[in-house]
Amino acid sequence: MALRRLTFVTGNAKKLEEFKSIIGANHGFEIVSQSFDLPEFQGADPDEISVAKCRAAAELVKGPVICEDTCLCFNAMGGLPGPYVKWFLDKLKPAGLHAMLLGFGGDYSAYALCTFAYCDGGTSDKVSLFHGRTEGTIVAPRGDNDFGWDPCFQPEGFHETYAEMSKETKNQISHRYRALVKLREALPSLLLAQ
Ligand SMILES: O=P(O)(O)OP(=O)(O)OP(=O)(O)OC[C@H]1O[C@@H](n2cnc3c(O)ncnc32)[C@H](O)[C@@H]1O
Ligand SMILES: [Mg+2]
Repeated sequence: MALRRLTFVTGNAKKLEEFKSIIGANHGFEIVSQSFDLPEFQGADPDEISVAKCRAAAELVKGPVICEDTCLCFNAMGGLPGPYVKWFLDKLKPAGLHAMLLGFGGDYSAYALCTFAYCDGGTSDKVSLFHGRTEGTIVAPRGDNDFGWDPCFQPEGFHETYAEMSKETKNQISHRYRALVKLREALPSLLLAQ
């Protein structure tokens, strides 16, 4: 019997790399990826952004699709930059993200939030969401600068930043891991419901 096909749409090669290594091989589906820069939707609510992003991905693929949106939220700033971290990172780099919190009374606590979204790409535009959240602290950058804000995020319970720890360790505790295990669990029923 042919495996059901599911397309992960992302323009971010590092996300894709982590996705592949977390989801592994024994999920029972044919998961392909499509590299495409989906629009960076705006809004106060990360869920609304994820729903809009997934509908855009489904429109593109016209079949079962998943996408993912990642926020980095500073508690002292009411959750900002949140879904807008991409642009802050682009201009300020990890050192600038850390410096942004200098005037906030010493509260460097933050959380990374990953939202996976699934849509069957058929007649229904229903989108299912799966969240993963990892608490941590924003620190002066340490470690390799090869994935986003990893050098300035130190997860709770660790002395290393995401960038300093091994990929294996990050992929066992990350926001992405926590969201993806929930999606992986739900996939059989989501795809059967088509
Ligand atoms: O095509 P998509 O999947 O949207 O990829 P993107 O790079 O645009 O990603 P987002 O819209 O979710 O923006 C999140 C920003 O946070 C960065 N990012 C995402 N996951 C990360 C992680 O695990 N560690 C460090 N940076 C991360 C990413 O590089 C972006 O700058
Ligand atoms: Mg994006």
